[in-house]
Amino acid sequence: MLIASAHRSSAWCSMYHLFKTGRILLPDDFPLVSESLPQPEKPSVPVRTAYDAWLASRHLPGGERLVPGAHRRFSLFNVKLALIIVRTCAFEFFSRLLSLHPVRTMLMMSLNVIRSLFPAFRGYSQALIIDELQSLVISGNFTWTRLLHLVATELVRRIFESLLDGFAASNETIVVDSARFYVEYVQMEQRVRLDIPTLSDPAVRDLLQESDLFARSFSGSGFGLLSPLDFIHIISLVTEIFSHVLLILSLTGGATHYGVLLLSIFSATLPLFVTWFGCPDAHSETLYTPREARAADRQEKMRNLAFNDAHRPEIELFGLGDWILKTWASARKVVLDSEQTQNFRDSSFMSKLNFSDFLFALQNIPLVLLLQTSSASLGSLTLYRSSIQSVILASRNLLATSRMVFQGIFFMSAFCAGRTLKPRLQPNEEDVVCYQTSLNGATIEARNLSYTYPGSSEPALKDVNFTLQSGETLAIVGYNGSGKSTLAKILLRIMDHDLGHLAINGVDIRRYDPQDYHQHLTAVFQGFSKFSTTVRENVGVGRVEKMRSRTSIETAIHLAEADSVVNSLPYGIRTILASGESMSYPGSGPSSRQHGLSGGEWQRLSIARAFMRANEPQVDLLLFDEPTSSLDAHAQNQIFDTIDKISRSPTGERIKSCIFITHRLSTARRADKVVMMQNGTISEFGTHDELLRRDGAYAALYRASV
Ligand SMILES: Nc1ncnc2c1ncn2[C@@H]1O[C@H](COP(=O)(O)OP(=O)(O)OP(=O)(O)O)[C@@H](O)[C@H]1O
Repeated sequence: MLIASAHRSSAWCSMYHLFKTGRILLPDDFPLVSESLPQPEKPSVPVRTAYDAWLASRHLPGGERLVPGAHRRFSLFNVKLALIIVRTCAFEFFSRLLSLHPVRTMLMMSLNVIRSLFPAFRGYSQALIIDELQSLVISGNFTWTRLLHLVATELVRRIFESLLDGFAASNETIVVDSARFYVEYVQMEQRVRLDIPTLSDPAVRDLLQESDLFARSFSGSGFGLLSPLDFIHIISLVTEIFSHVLLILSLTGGATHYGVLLLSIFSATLPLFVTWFGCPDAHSETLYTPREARAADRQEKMRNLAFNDAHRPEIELFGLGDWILKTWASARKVVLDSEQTQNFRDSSFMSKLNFSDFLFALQNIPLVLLLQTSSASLGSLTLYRSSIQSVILASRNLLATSRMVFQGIFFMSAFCAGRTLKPRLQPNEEDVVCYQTSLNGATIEARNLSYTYPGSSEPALKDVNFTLQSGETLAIVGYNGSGKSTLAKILLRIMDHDLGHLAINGVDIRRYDPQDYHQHLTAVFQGFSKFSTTVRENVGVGRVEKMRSRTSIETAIHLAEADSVVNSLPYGIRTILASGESMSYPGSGPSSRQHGLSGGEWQRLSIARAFMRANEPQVDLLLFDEPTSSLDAHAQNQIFDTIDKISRSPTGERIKSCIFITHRLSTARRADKVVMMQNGTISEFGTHDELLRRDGAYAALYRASV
């Protein structure tokens, strides 16, 4: 989350503190544990963890934060943060990777180092051949056999090199693939483990986005980062440079021309200094300002609108074409302008200046000096020239790799920090209570429940009080936006109330492990998911263990009165459905094989999904948010009859509690109790008849609806 302006000065104090002391004082705006949810921000904390360092690296002057994926500047401040990350997470991460394939990984590293010596050997061997030839020709002893012998030796060396290269490449593929699987697995695990309150935190979203970038770098997806395994390439490049420098030393040292040596090293490293000092901003090309980032985001949204068929009807009906085009164009211009500015910066005078000719000439000076020595030979001169070129090339690569690795370190910190994120709804281990199924359905006791959505000024729920006894049915009714669905999500433990107390079966709901709690209830959401997959999977996700059981799927479909829908589909439960997002129009490609459904038909499948587990004995709460809003009156009555049947034992005794939210007040009559919600609070509570007699808001709504 962006720091509030009142907090900005403290953020800058923090950075200054780090410069002075090696520690940074930070706003603690990221509660990682559930009990620390909306806490007042602490003024400062030291940077200790990878997360702290990641957060600190995103600070911009003025209290803003870098957009996810933006490159960090190479500064003393960031170098210190990078060192903290290396200490707190890089070692652990790499030792985890090493443990996947210890022998192969060590082999990969060793082979990389050995292969980095090859260019020096190659140069040396070629120099030998040239010298040999030179001496043969000068002495007049030239024979083709001798030449063939030399060429054959070189050929054998090259065959050995390529065999080793082939083996190294296949070994590296195995190591990289295992590492990629591990990283992608952890990344998926992060996503499925975290709950809605955690995922809706903007800081967590940014963190996960950078963590994804890190994971993708293993697949070599081109966003300017090397794979973290390319860290190893730094060692290879250093070895390569070292081996060439040794060769140059051996060529120049014997000649006692230290001037030659110095000139050589100077001419080889000059390009690096030019790049480093001459173009200080060359590595900050993706440093978007928040305005540019917003434009990039808007540009993508408009592109999606234009390309997604699901929006086509409304785009046409409301004539959105021009608006989409204009908005896209203005956003695109901002993005292109920013790229242009960057390109201009990159092509500044210093970086444009072509030094290669100058350097080429410069390297001729030591060559001429070398020529004056007694040890000069054609081979040694060739070797000198190729070694100098190799040093320049490898040094450039080293610089580029180091910069990428530097960025990679910050993305790695996001990956490591993501692993330590604790889902906010998860209670501490010592507080966890195992859910005990109630024989006659769940009891609910809500006392002064309040909830405000992050970023909202008005609470969505205020002082909500009600009780539900075992086996009772409760109807929640009210005007749009009165807080019904919000209350449902809190009862389902999808969200956490801010204030008040909520007990299920006499135990504080916060003490249940959400995974355990969810085993004991079933629900239909108002905005239920429509998956672009088969009917079987659309229904089966209600109880994954029974997804392969045709009987279970068909029973649930039958209970939801959806048999006729499914029977009319070309492949029955194997028919692939088109959800809104992938909705296509006739002849629009491969998705035309998918089958569309009407709103009511989809709703029946969502009810079938809930019925997959409703019959299970451990389920003692059924919650339906507008389950029949798209159904005709006949189907609606049948569904409510089924719900009633499911919530009773074969002897007719109530064994499951049931809550349903409805705008159709004729169905509210079926409930034992009715809750009337207005402006986020319960304005009336009682039986249907009691509320009618009271002649208040419920009675007025009822009369209006029937
Ligand atoms: N994700 C959200 N972020 C911010 N505010 C929200 C969010 N979802 C809902 N609200 C607000 O919370 C209030 C209650 O919304 P809720 O969805 O609970 O109402 P509802 O009674 O279920 O409405 P409806 O009958 O239209 O389904 C509304 O004022 C709504 O604008």
